[in-house]
Amino acid sequence: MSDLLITGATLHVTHAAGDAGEPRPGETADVLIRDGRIAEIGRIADAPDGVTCLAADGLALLPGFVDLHTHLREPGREDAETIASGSAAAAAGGFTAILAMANTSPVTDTAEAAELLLDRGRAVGLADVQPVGAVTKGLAGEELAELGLMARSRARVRFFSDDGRCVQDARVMRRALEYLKPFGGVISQHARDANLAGASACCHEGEISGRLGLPGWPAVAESAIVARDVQLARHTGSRVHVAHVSTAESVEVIRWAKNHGIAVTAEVTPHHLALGTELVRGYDPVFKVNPPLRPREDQEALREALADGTIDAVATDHAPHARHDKEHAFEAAAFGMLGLETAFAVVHDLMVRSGQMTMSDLVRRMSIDPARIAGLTEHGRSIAVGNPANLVVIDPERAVTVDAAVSHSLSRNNPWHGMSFTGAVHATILRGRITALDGKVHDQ
Ligand SMILES: NC(=O)N[C@@H](CC(=O)O)C(=O)O
Ligand SMILES: [Zn+2]
Ligand SMILES: [Zn+2]
Repeated sequence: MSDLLITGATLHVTHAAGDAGEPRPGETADVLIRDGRIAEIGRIADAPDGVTCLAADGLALLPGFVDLHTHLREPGREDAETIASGSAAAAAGGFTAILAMANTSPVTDTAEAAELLLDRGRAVGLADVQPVGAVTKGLAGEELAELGLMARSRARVRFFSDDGRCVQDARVMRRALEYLKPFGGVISQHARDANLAGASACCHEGEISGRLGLPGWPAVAESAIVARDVQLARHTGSRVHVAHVSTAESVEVIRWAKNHGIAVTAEVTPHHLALGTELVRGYDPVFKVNPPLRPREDQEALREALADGTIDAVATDHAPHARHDKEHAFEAAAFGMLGLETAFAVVHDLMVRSGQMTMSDLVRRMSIDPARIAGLTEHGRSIAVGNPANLVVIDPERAVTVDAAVSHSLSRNNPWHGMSFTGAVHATILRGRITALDGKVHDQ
């Protein structure tokens, strides 16, 4: 752990639960970090001996981002992404913690698998890699995975998901929710009714899918599962999280559930906020993703729900795929797109610069609330003396044009190629150590 002095930054902090005495949002100050924690905030004239200095005049200092939904492909598909390459992409994107989904090979469905992932993430050291535990063995949807053993393991798994697959069987979902309740666990559901949207369903069911002759994925295949799951959350008194919400109908169900005091939380991806179903007209598989890109009315409902807090968090669903899996005819290509390195720029431009959200809202949706949902107590904390120095420095005025060729990911399925955004990550700080500076990653 190193000592670091950040000078002249504008602090954007909202009140994270349990933190007192933090500066008001928008205050400019210097921040001294010692032994991985914030030691002093104020006017600090000179850097003490041996302390690295990071000039941040005109820049914003925020708690580091937390991604509830990252696919690292290790173990099993290290040609598409490794823990090291995915952690580097996370650091470059301003993330200090990522939740690594369980759909690897083998699946993260045992305590050993979760601990292995945790240890490898620590050895890389570019972001805290928190393993997500599978809900069912092998993601097969039948037998429960080692939920209790994973929860009690060194990995302290609290966030469980069969993502890539939906837990179809309501009885299995109910039992998993009951089992996790004493641990304060939560299930992140990939909401897709397999009878309404099967494996071949590859774009939003509507006018465009009809014209292109592609098998459609109707909105109701998502909202029907969300409706079922909020009822199961109510019945069990346990917690459900809705992964990658993509439709206005799902938003309505979540809003209703929250109004009824049901323990449901939800995330939305930058691509579902910003990209519409019309992009699939060119049959470019880079725009093929689960759930599919939706029409404008859905995008608008998602933005509104993120702004008003019905949707708690932005999550990337960073889903790297090797060229030989992605570059096929649309129907045959793999589902998924990259997201870690572009998430902040997209959300900042689309939601903050447009005036729909404040920077403090962005901090809540990209750091404080995802950390709270995942139970990560060292992340998403306000910028206050004594707190862990997991931070990100943002240049809100810098314009960036995305180039798919430039990435720390091993994959290139980047749907944002050629698009321009205002807002960039300047530096990422994990326990006082700079992990990324202007897109360059700093190994330990
Ligand atoms: N989002 C995707 O299209 N793909 C994800 C799985 C998932 O999130 O459903 C993947 O693992 O590739
Ligand atoms: Zn999914
Ligand atoms: Zn996913």
